[in-house]
Amino acid sequence: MSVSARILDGKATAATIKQELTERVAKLKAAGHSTGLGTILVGNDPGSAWYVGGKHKDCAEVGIESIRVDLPEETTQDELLAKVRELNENPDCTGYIVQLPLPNHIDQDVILEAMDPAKDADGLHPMNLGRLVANVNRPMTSPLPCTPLGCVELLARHDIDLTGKHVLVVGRGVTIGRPVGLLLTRRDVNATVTLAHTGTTNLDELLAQADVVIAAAGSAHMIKTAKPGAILLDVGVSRVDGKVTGDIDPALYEVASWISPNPGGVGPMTRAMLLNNVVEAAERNAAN
Ligand SMILES: Nc1nc(=O)c2c([nH]1)NC[C@@H]1CN(c3ccc(C(=O)N[C@@H](CCC(=O)O)C(=O)O)cc3)C=[N+]21
Repeated sequence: MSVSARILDGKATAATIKQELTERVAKLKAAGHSTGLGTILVGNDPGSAWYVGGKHKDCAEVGIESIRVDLPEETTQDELLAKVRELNENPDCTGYIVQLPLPNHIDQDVILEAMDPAKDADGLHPMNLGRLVANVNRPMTSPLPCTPLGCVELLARHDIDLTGKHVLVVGRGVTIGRPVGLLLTRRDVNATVTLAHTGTTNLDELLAQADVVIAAAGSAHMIKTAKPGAILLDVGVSRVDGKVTGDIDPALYEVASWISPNPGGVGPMTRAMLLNNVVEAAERNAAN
């Protein structure tokens, strides 16, 4: 008899979080504080345009105003910097994101560093990443990267305790792989973390030992083995024949105890955490 993994339902969890945020936005509004998310999109990538559209739809659902800036592919770095400074100064914009990836002629790091760290809704400004490195123990008072937050929140809301668990992160990208380990090793989560990447030579050995796997490599179905009863988060996104495909081989549904599917797992949680970052920034503004 085969037993199937239980589902870490990101879509349903994100809906609950959005419900909670709706109340917080209404409370801010009643006290005279508006909440607004800005997005900057450069170029015509259909995937990126779809993601940005989704963020504006989410905002409308929870009562957050949104400001959309769409720029042509040929936009120069200086023109983009001017837009970034505009949103830094715009009082209607509580937080904003610059949709990644940017065209090759623009230096992503220069753009991220030009953002006001207090308005960095993605938590990717080096000051905010630095605060995550520096702060092991105290509550965070600065924005954190949305996908790592989404992973931790998805587990917490299914009452999965990571204390003492061995978490294997696969992938070393700046948006997920690198920051998620910093979040998981804070004292309030207390996991033990291994970071694997394309230079790792014993991935299957590590997978056989891991209690939890966060698969964020972006390589379709590359995770083909797991410890029986492991908890698997399928974060990586590839498109195979036009279909969203995760990093985790579907055969592992018969091995794991819990799986976050893709789509329907960490993706919707990422969007909910972006809204959460904007609302928290608005609440911090209101308190000052
Ligand atoms: N500055 C910046 N911030 C980002 O947060 C950011 C970015 N750039 N660039 C691209 C990635 C990708 N990303 C996703 C968000 C939601 C889903 C999502 O909700 N997906 C749905 C549907 C997927 C589908 O059907 O296409 C799901 O997983 O169920 C996926 C991927 C945010 N990113």
